[in-house]
Amino acid sequence: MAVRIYALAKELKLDTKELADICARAGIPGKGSALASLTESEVEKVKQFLDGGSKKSAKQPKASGAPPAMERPRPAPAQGDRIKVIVTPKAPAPLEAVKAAREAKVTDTDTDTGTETETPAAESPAAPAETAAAAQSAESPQEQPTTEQAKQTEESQSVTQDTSPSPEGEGPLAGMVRREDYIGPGASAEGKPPVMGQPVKKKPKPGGSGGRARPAIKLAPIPGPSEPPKPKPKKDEAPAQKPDMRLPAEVLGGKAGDKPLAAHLRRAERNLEAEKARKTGPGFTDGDDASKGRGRGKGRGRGEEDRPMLGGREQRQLSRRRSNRSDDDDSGRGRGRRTIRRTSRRSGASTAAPRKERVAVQLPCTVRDLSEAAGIPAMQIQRILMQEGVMAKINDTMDEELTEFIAAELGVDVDFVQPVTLEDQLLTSIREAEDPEDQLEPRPPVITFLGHVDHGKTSLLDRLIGINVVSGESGGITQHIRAYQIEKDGAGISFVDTPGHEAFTEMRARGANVTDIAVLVVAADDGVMPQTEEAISHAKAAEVPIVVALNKIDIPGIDPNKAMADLSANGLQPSEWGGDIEVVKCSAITGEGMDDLLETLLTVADLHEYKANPHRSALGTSLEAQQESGHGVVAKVIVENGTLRVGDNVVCGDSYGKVRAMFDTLRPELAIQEAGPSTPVNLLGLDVAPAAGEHFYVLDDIAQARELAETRREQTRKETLGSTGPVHVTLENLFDRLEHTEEVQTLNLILRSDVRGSLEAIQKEFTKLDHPEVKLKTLLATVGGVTEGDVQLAHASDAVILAFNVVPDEKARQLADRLGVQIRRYDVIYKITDDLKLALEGMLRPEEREVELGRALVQQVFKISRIGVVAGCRVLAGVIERNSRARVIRDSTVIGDYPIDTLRREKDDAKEVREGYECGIKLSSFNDVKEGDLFEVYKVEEIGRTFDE
Ligand SMILES: Nc1nc2c(ncn2[C@@H]2O[C@H](COP(=O)(O)OP(=O)(O)OP(=O)(O)O)[C@@H](O)[C@H]2O)c(=O)[nH]1
Repeated sequence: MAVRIYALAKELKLDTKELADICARAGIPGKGSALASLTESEVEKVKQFLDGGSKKSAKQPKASGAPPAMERPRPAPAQGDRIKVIVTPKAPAPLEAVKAAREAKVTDTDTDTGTETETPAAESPAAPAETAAAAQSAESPQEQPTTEQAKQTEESQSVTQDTSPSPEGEGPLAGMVRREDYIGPGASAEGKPPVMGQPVKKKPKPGGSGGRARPAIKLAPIPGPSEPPKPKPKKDEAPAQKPDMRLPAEVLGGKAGDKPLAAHLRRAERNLEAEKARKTGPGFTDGDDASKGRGRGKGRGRGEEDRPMLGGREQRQLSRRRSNRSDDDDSGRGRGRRTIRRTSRRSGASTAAPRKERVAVQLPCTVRDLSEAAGIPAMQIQRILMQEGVMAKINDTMDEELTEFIAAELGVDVDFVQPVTLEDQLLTSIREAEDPEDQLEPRPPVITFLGHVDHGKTSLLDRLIGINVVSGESGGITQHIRAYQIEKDGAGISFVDTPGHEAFTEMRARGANVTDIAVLVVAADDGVMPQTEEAISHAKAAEVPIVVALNKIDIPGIDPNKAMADLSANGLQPSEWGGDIEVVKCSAITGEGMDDLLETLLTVADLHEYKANPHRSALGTSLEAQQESGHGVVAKVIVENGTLRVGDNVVCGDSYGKVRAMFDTLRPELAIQEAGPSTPVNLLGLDVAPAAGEHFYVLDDIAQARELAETRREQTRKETLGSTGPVHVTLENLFDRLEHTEEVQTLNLILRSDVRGSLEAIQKEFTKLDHPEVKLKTLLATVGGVTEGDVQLAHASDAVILAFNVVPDEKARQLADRLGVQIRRYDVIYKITDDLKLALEGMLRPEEREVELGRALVQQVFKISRIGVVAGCRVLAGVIERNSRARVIRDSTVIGDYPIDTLRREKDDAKEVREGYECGIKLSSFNDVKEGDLFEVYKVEEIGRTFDE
């Protein structure tokens, strides 16, 4: 039965270590541990050794016939026990030892026999003890001796046998480790280098100090129970751990990032973060950061088991990184830094406001305006525009239609607001100011004469005010608005005479707007005529009382009842017929009924108690204006409220100025300093002639008046430019030129007049000549005489100059003669109309003309049962109209020409679809539409022969 060393030491009252030493000396190696077991025979051997240990050598065989004093009966070995063959080699040379190990014969003892086979050292070839132990370990894992134990045995035996003094062993270098110590024969035999970082065991030199009795100082340390036997490394095992040794920085990272160790470091770091990402789930963004290798602050929270197989410096680097990120995460500093970066990126990417679903913008709207209003990057808007073929800069403006389109593309509702203009700032308060009741005073009525041409308006007014204007008018037709104020029985009455010709309808309507009472002049011999009816409608629209002057009752044979019947038919029931319209029978020639007419007008005025506030700044209306030599611009204005004074700063339409002087309209030489409510005056001081009907206001500051006027001019200029279209050569205007070259179908005109009102009247006449197949184009219409500039413009444009009541100056006349430009002079408007009509009719020729409308690109094709093929298009340019035709272009070739059958915008039928919008187009009798087809849409215009056809 086996007995442990410590148990036997206790039994023998020995120290465990001392017993182990005794075992070694007794020839029982490998018993350095207190837990080592001894067989009964070994115990017996130890006891025998102890009995005569001090007297006999341990190597001396025991005499079989003389049992030791303390010898106990040796039990038979149990079955299964192995009996080791102890080989006691002589100290071999290293090379010889290797050879001996290869040739060593290890004999197992058959436990069944219970016999012990012992190979005497003399008979056994010299073999290293460790080789024998290794051979034994394959069969006896329980008690296999380690290499160290074998070395111990060898050493102890060597010490026993070799007692010769060793100068090295006792010299000053005896305890130092030398190269030979760890690349000795034992190591060579195993083919393995010594393991760095582990204690180096000194191998005894051949022929060691065998002469010493207890060379314990030379013994290798006995492996403790905590040290497991070191297994022999195998090929598939993990390599030994690296020593903690200092490595150069370039190996670990930096520029030498491609070094194996650095690469390994990165791989390990990625593995760490990937592992953490896996554990924390997909929403964990830090893992992404780590995978991108953005330096420190990664991979926190891993257990020790997750650490990569890194050693030394690499491990410390990772630890520091994890620690840094740990600090970031724990303290929030890391998040703080990331937040700042994000904030920085956001602030750098866009300064737009948060996105809105509904925005309000002013027109014209720039890309920047819409971007800032909607909180959408301008680049996004520009991208949409680019897709539509518009390369827009951020400050480029968009019209209402395009802005709506972009907003729709962005999913934003847009409202258009009117900008707060300078006019709003300055004039709104003036317009909306209410006059205090105590400042209101009675004012003269403003009475306007309306009616058909030649019915006697001017004659009646002349009769009332006691002058004769009719005889001075060209052709007896009123060309200008007149306004006079007279006194009757201490009360003032203001009269406005409007031109009776129909071309002045618009001016007449303006006259009615400033009118308190309308006098409808009807010639008793003519009755109600077309222009009479028109005057009635304007008077009614102005919601002013109407008094009918039934004129020319002096003409013999007239029937006043017929005229009254006509009036009744037009809604003006005479009072003598039971209605509420006063009809005064009168004659401008004989003066009959004139007092009655005046009395009626004053009575009506009294009934209405017209009042105004003369204590405020003036505001009123410009009736007409003209350029007069020696005076500059003379504007006939009527004050509606307040008092206009010389020196006031006035803005009127796009003109402005300080009131330089005012003159009475009835007596033009009479200057007046101030004009109260309802007073007409001729005003001097405006820079340009204002248009008829423009309102004037008095402002505190002349600079404000100038700025407002200039703003209005700029606006007018833009509107004019916008309406004139392109000026450069296109197919469109080239076609016009060709037309002009062959047979002039567009007649360019330059119009000059003495007053602005005449210009408007003449242009109104032009609209009557406006025929779909004929163009009548006014290049210039302005007040004043014909100049050299006008002639040059006419020469460049093949235009005719129409001079109404004005003449060309001498230089202009000479230049026109030299260039062949025609200047036609007129003093009666209808003469202009007649001449133009004849000229245009002479140009006409029957033909058809195509007018290009727009282009649409087929983006998608829909086949709808019972309807056919509908092309989903986007309008690239111009406009697509429903009643037009389309040329189908495929691969730059016209493959057909078909009428447009249906045109739809979304689900609704559309009359037209403009540029930038999508629409559905179905062509008549053509279903082979394909994506990418281009529709060139046009319409055919037919030119008639005459205006009367
Ligand atoms: N017999 C007669 N003739 C009149 C009377 N009133 C005007 N006339 C004549 O009618 C013609 C036209 O008179 P106007 O006063 O110019 O008529 P009007 O309505 O002002 O005409 P326009 O200025 O063209 O709008 C003139 O020849 C007048 O002499 C009248 O009461 N009796």
